[in-house]
This record gives sequence, C-alpha cells and structure tokens, in this order.
Amino acid sequence: MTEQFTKTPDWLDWYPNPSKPRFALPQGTVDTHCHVFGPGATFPFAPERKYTPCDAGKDQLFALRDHLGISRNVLVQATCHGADNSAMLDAIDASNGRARGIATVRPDITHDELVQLHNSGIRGVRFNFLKRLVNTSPKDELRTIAHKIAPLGWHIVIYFEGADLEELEAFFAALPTPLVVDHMGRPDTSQPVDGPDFTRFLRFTDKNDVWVKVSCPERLSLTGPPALNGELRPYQDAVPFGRRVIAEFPDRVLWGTDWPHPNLKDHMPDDGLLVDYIPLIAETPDQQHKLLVDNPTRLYWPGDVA
Ligand SMILES: O=C(O)c1cc(C(=O)O)oc(=O)c1
Repeated sequence: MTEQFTKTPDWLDWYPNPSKPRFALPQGTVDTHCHVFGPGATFPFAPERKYTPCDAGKDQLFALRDHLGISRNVLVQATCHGADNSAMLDAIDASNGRARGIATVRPDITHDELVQLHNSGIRGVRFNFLKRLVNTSPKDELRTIAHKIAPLGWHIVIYFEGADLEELEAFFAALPTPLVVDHMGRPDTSQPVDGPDFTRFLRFTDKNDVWVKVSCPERLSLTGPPALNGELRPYQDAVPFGRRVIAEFPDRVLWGTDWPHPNLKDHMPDDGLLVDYIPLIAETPDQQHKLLVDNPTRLYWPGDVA
C-alpha cells in the first residue's frame, strides 16, 4: 500500500499558472536552486522531516523550466526527503543531461557510493543549519562528509540564517571545498545593507572560496510588495542586498527559482514575475549573463566552458 501524506497545516502550494516573463532569460540559463517533492506516493517523504509538502514532481519542474525559458536545473535535495536522494536522482535521470544535483548524505557513506552519485549527476552536498528544517547539524559529522567529498571536486551548499554566521564562520572557512551559500545567507532585510551582519557576510565571501545564490527575495522581503498580479517591482527591501552581492562578486553569483518554494507563509509568488525581478538586481547585460549562464556553467558543467 502506498503511504498517504497530509500536508503541513497552512501549506502554500506552488503557483499554478505563472505569467510569461517579460525579461528574456539568455540561452543557457541555469536555475541553480530548485527542488522536487515526491510525488509522495512514489518517493515517500522522510520520517524525520519537519514539514510535509504538496507534491511537486519532475514533470512539473520541467514544465516550469520550459515555460520560463530556463535551459538547465540544479536540483537541491529538500529536507523533507532527508538523506534519501531518490526523487532527485530520478528527476536528474529523466532530464536528458539538463540537470545536476546537490545531495544530502550521511557520514558513513562510502567512496563507491559517492562515485555512483557523481556518475548520476551529483556535484555537491548540502549542509543545513536552520533549526526549523533539521534537528541537528553535528559539525564533526559534517567535517567527515566534507573530507570524503572533496576528492571528487564537489562543493558544499550551506544554508544558514544571517545572524548565525558569526558562530559558523570559522567552521565554514576550514572546510576543504568551495562553498555555495543559499539565499544570500538570509540577511535581515530590515537592517541596512552596510550594517554589521551583511558586512560580515560580504567579508566572509571575499576572504573564502564562496559562491552566493542571490535567490529568494520572496523569503527575505519583509515589506514586499509580493510578486503577484503583474507587479514588476516586487520585494523592494531585498533589492539592495542582491545588487550589492552582484556588484562585488559578479563572477561568483548564481540565480535560482527556489521552486516549489517550501514553507512560505505569506503568499506564493508568480514564478514569471520572479524572473522579471532579475534585472532589478543584475542591472547590466554583462552582470545578467555571468549570473545566469557563465557562472553556473563553470560550476556545474565545466566541460562546456571554452
Ligand atoms: O526556507 C526554507 O524553508 C527552505 C527549505 C528547504 C528544504 O526543506 O530543503 O530548502 C530551501 O531552499 C528553503
């Protein structure tokens, strides 16, 4: 019997009919941050999960990719699937080479299992430090994983809240691989962009081998307006943070949809309007091409770089 799952109360489902973006994504655009959820009947959610989502499977992800004009995806293992990467691997397998993945693994993983993941398109692991998403993040276990994956040329995707960087910084700096920061390190957008927390984050990025996803204005914004009803200037309080990172690190920024947008509480954005947000933070064609095509291709499909 297949397991039936009941969504977390007040769960917001992904936006069903996104608008067609006005901003034309350049050929070769990579969405470096998206997830698949199940479907739960085929790929059950993990017993230790902190939320139970709606289904958001590979067919729906690929339909969104094509609708928005995205060329390739990087699937990031969602915490609701724990360390069972099979839904993501199934999606990568079905993508005809147009997807890579970031896995969650346990410290006892073997080299042969890692090689198998590499051959399936995995290029990194994710370390998550948000207490509302994971029970614990034991640093000694994460270090063990880091040293096992480093020889494969992988990187580590880190997800943390801006206020926690001070405590985590030394641990991150000692990791033996490049780091990719989810959602700009989740700055508090009520603080000024040149306030102490974001200054710390920019310094951390500058001093280390760090790439930054300038994703998720819809998560970071406190004042909106939401990307709904044709709004072409949404999330104004998040804009200065994205602009600043792109201006300082044009060769180390990445963009992603974050579809299907787990755990949003206020509203579910129109993904077409989230594409129209990009030129608000990447203001020149040169910045846009680096953000959307050159940087992610270098990181995830290095064989394609001339
Ligand atoms: O902020 C979140 O709730 C969230 C959750 C997950 C996940 O559950 O994997 O991934 C994200 O990128 C963001």
